[in-house]
Amino acid sequence: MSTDSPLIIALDYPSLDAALCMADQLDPARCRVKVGKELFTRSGPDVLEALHGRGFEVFLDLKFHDIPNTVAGAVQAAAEQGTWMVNVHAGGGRRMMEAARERLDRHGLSTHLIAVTVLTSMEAADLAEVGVAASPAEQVERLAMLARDSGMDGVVCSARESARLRTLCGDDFLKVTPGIRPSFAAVGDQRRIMAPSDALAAGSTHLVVGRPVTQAEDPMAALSAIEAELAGE
Ligand SMILES: O=c1ccn([C@@H]2O[C@H](COP(=O)(O)O)[C@@H](O)[C@H]2O)c(=O)[nH]1
Repeated sequence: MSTDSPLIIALDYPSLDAALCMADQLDPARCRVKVGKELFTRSGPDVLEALHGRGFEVFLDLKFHDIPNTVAGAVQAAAEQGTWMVNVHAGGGRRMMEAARERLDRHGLSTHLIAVTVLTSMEAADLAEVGVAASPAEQVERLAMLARDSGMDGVVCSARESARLRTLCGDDFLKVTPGIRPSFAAVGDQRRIMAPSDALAAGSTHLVVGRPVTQAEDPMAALSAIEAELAGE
């Protein structure tokens, strides 16, 4: 089932059972779901089958980063399992991203292919430690332009960069933004955060929300509060 909702709920759980327990409370008409490294490493492709069987569109967030041939194969494998969206690290460079793009196109796979720019958990000091002198905003801009020129459908960035990327890359270029923090949620390890309604207004096309929903005392109440905020209620 396809949905108009910009919300993607991150199913960051240590077991298939726990993830499906949350998925069974969610409605594929109200959100998409994201499978990340922890859950996929525990459960493998079974989780994709289970979520697809429940009608969800799935973002497989494995952030591939390797030599071009390896990433192209991994992206193809993810797409052939029916995923709605897959991602690579833009830091893998143009040839890596182009190889992934070419592989999907050659096999007629329409899965959205996006690239991670700068993790939302990183701030300027973290970038400096890994040898990047640019600010997060500058580095995101650089990598987003490279991603666009390499055939990506969009990027993962923080909502703080969405407005600038909308100007540079247009509305159709996907801006998938984790680090979403409603006023009631803890910031945790995230650094470049934004509230849901501000993120949407800034031009984010999709909002990734994990712990503010999944770790809430009442996850469905938390989701409803976010939806109400997005609807301007
Ligand atoms: O830059 C990035 C890229 C991916 N993520 C992922 O999004 C969710 C966010 O979860 P929260 O609990 O809402 O913080 C998580 O699965 C990350 O792996 C990201 O946060 N930042």
